[in-house]
Amino acid sequence: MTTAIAVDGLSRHYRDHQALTDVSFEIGTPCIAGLLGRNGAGKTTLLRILAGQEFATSGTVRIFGGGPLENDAVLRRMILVREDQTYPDLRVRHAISAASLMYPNWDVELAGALLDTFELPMNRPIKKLSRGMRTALGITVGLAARAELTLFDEPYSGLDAVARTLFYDRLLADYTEHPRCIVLSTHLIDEAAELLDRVLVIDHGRLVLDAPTDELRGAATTVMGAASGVDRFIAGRTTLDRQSMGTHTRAVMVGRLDQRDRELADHLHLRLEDVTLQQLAVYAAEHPDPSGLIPARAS
Ligand SMILES: Nc1ncnc2c1ncn2[C@@H]1O[C@H](COP(=O)(O)OP(=O)(O)OP(=O)(O)O)[C@@H](O)[C@H]1O
Repeated sequence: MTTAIAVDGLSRHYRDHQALTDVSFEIGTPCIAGLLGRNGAGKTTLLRILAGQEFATSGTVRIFGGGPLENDAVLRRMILVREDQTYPDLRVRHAISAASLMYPNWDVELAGALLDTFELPMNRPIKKLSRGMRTALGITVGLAARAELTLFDEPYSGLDAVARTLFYDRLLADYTEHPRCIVLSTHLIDEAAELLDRVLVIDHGRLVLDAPTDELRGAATTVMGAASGVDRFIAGRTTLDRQSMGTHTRAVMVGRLDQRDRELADHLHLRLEDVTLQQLAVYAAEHPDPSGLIPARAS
């Protein structure tokens, strides 16, 4: 697998704020990676540095082996689509034709199909598009550019559920035909979970979780039932959370379950539920390095 992104010891300090601290990871291609984190966690800062639009205070970034800053050879191979993308005073068709000239792998047919799918009016000034339509234009450009590295910074704002589903479907269909490296920063992790090969969670500027999605499925379980049964079941295990209401207890434990665990749960009349990726991302932020049981920094 070729390395698309290699980040080592990356930090970004603003005058009064440390936005990123010692972030290191590598992403190979092809891959669809999810970049998750709360508001202000540092996702946009990271994506902008990857795209050569911002300086790092320290550390290194390599995109396909080269530094992205003012490096045309690297920048031609990538696109960053931002939620707050500003467009000059253009109509939709102008933005599309400008993008078609800018990106060497531009797919005219895909662009046309996406414009139809999202019902984007070619002649309308971009400033007069609704918020969701502007987002759809960003998605259209981002997908049709078919850049070897595609960075989407929260490409959802203003999109309704139908349009988001269309986005996931089109992204997956195009990725299947043209595998490449796509990084999606998102808050809607469970919605995008099926797409993601890899999950990276940033919290307060630090990478707190980095793992293949498959490894995270079933990595933690919610156990529910009578307090005595739950406590017996989770004894000796790492727990991320435990809450009781009356005699009912709900605990979240780390570690995969085997057949014997399931039989014991049955015997104790406990209900088991896999922790979703969204919940896992929250726990990872609250419990940095929970005994290494939630994998951090997979390569
Ligand atoms: N130019 C800047 N000057 C000072 N602080 C900045 C600057 N840019 C970003 N920050 C701060 O760095 C932190 C990370 O911001 P960033 O936009 O990367 O977060 P984010 O994870 O993308 O957040 P959101 O999900 O809300 O978009 C925030 O506290 C933000 O206020």
